[in-house]
Amino acid sequence: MVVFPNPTTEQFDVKTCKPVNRLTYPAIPLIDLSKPDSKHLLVKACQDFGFFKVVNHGIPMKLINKLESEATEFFSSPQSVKEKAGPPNPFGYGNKNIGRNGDVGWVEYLLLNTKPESDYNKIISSFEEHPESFRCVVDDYVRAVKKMACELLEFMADELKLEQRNVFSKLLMDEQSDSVFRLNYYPPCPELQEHEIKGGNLIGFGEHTDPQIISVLRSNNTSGLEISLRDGSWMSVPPDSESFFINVGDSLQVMTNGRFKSIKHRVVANSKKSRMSMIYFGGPPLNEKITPLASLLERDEESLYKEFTWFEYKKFSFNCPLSHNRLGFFEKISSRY
Ligand SMILES: C=C1C[C@]23C[C@@]1(O)CC[C@H]2[C@@]12CC[C@H](O)[C@@](C)(C(=O)O1)[C@H]2[C@@H]3C(=O)O
Ligand SMILES: O=C(O)CCC(=O)C(=O)O
Ligand SMILES: [Fe+2]
Repeated sequence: MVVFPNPTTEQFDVKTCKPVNRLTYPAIPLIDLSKPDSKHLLVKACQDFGFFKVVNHGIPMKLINKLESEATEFFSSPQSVKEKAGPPNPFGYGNKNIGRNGDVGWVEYLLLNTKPESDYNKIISSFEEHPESFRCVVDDYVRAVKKMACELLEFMADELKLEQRNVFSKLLMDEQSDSVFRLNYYPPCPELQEHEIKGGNLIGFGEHTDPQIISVLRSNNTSGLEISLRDGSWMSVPPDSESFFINVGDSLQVMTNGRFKSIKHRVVANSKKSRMSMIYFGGPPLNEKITPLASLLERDEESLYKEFTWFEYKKFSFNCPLSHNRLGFFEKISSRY
């Protein structure tokens, strides 16, 4: 078991879930979709953080809970059953190994392609006797979070005063949109307790940025998700099973020529409770050119990035380890570290 010392993570009081030292950490931007000022706040959040929490989103808890219970049933099945849906290539069931470049984490997952013609039905049929209910709930859930992601992207376009309010959302709505859906299950790790006392961490999902346009994450009430702040410290995100957390992805950072930030994040394992997360990664069609929107460039402002298609970015990304600064490779003036 690899345990990392982690002196810079914010600590939360286990009873109140409030940060022990409130002064040193910023609050996570909160976007209330029922409030009129949400557009302004969400653009500010994308610029300052690349991360925010959404409440009053209108997605029924019944649907969310149904998917969580189907997923719980899947991850509680015998290993031999789960392995029928693996190994991930890149889609399917995976255990500890993430991607194909040697990354490991304390996590099991199911990665599904959301394209209509994808083989995701085949993956589900491989382990479920009655795959219809799992497939239906995944379809309904993905449809609902995709709609919310598009709404958020249209609010961003409005607030950025872009002529076409669907300039980002049309990429997710495109039939060829290369979006994926992931269920992550982090089992509790009892051996971790002694390391936690000494201030150590076990990595559930190593640090990375998400390559797509936007990620919509929902988890149960177990903590673990951490975001990287500008000073390089890690801040633990208090879980909230009734809300969604949104990440700006690398592609949206490029399309806004660096105004929006694609945030580095990771998940640390928990000694007592399991964590379940479900994430929709909204991506563009493979042949889409990922380039800053001309209307966002001010006079004499140049693109910070070389030209590339989503296919090229994906091909490069998926050959990189998780923590690699992938966008650095496409920057005109490289900031690679
Ligand atoms: C190590 C890797 C896993 C990943 C592909 C990659 O080579 C680098 C990006 C990783 C990531 C992070 C966000 C999503 O979870 C994911 C599905 C994605 O699109 O990029 C994963 C990839 C994966 O697990 O295959
Ligand atoms: O499981 C989580 O909470 C986050 C996982 C994640 O960042 C990812 O799958 O890309
Ligand atoms: Fe991620």
